[in-house]
Amino acid sequence: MNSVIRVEGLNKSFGGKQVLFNMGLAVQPGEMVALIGASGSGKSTLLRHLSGLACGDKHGSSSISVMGRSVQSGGQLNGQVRRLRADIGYIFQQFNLVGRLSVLRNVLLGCLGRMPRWRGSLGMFTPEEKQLAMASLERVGLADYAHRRASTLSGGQQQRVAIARALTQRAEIILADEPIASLDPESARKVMDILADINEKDGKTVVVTLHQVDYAARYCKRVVALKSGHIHFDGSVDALDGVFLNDLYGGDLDTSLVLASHTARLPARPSMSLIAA
Ligand SMILES: Nc1ncnc2c1ncn2[C@@H]1O[C@H](COP(=O)(O)OP(=O)(O)OP(=O)(O)O)[C@@H](O)[C@H]1O
Repeated sequence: MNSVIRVEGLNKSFGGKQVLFNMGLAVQPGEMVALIGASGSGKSTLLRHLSGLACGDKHGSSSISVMGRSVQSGGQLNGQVRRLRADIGYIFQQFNLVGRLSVLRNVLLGCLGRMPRWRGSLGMFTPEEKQLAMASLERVGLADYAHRRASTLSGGQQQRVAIARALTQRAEIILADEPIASLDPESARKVMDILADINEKDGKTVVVTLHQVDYAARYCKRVVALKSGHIHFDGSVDALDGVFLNDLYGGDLDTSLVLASHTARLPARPSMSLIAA
């Protein structure tokens, strides 16, 4: 099967300090992959490279392609990378909404990559685009909030608006960088449920960086673990036992709590109809 994301030989340095080392990664269409690792291990940096928000070191024969199209090669961004980004939905830890705009307007911003610039700059959205935006809000359980100012929503609700924006974008791939890091457990579960639902029902490929190993274990079959800028492990979530995590996090993590919570603290995933505002 052709990989939907392929990374080969990626190195990245900041000011002479190398933070990614000869990375290679292949993600198949429809996978939901967790990127885990200690703080500073390189998760966000790797994710940013996948969507062309950052570019690898110039030396070497590195390459990144998404959906068969080059994002960067040999440390040079593809000139068409903006067009490619229309197929990649990016979810940020801090949501990246425009707080003074309505929820619906924020979701409609997802259409910008696929419409003529002049129409986008005038904010002229078609009835079909508005319909799609409303359907996306419905999907994340926030249709009733469409006309509220985005800044008045809770963090968890704002993150769900950001996911609705990615749905409106009709992104084939969702890259989520610590999407639940600043959320309470209840909101975090709702956000992860929605990402999993989009993965399962729509077949979208999801790559999500997570600090919380219990959520990685609960929601993703495949885990890629980074350690000091290297891919330390790439395989089944079943490998996440105490010994593995102690090795990965160097004792920074309370693994007994994490692994206990995997089964005990997280309730079964509810059906999407139960996800309420
Ligand atoms: N723009 C930058 N300039 C300089 N150094 C950077 C920059 N971005 C990241 N780094 C460094 O690269 C390394 C990897 O950072 P990165 O944010 O990718 O790690 P992470 O695993 O996502 O960490 P966290 O879980 O804390 O978000 C760190 O040492 C970080 O300080």
